[in-house]
Amino acid sequence: MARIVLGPNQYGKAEVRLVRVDRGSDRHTIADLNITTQLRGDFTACHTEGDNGHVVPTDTQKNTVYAFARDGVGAPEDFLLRLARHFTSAHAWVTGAHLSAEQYSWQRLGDHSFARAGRETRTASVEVDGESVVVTAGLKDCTVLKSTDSEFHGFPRDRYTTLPETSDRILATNVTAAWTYGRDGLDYDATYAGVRDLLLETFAAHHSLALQQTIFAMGEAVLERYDEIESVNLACPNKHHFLVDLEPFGLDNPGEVFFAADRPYGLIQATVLREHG
Ligand SMILES: O=c1[nH]c(=O)c2[nH]c(=O)[nH]c2[nH]1
Repeated sequence: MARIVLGPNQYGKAEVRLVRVDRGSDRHTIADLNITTQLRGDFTACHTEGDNGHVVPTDTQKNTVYAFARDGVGAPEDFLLRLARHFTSAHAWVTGAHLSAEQYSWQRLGDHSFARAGRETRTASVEVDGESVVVTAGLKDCTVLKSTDSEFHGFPRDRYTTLPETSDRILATNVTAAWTYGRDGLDYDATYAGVRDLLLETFAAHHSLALQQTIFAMGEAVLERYDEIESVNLACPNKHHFLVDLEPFGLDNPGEVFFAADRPYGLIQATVLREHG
């Protein structure tokens, strides 16, 4: 009989909610994050024998997040890199880590008052495996819509196909994007803002023949402008808007009144990357 062994494993504290107020002047700034730590390494004895000699408690991992925030947070990517370096250098058996963050933005109302700004949630992650470090940045929950400039036709039809072809429809989605940096020492805040704006500008300007084509155009635009980015992963639900039949009420509907369905939705995902060699 085959021996039963421990496979890949990781552990840490999920969703450490951190708010840091910078009181350097009367005009405060805030950083609002949700951080998840996952350590990788030699934890076999814990799983198979209950020997916790290698287990840095998840409570300690959470405390480390708060203690490191005392020195400032900065860009989420830089904060995660600091934490990852600490966890993997403090304990010989911790050989890797996957740290991730969501960052919520606040719009200033006054010197020390803010309103939550809801357009998108910024994301960041750092993956360390021995000497290898991969930094990924991104965004999620960014809902966008264009009321025309979107077509969908030319698809195969079989006995189950009822979808009409269209040369003018609403295209709406909730963008989740994650891009991977090919080098370090970057201004992560500035690059984030630039990539986010470029993704949205491309969505707006692109004449879409399919959400797949729009997604590719968005990723391609980012790779063309930012040579420090190696790949862009996009996941976009197709938030269907169906034209309502107003004929029973003696009314026409020239593309004006829609039923916004919430489910099911198409889910379109793609990675756009550079081909090396
Ligand atoms: O942009 C689209 N891509 C699809 O794959 C698809 N499938 C579908 O029913 N509508 C759409 N729209």
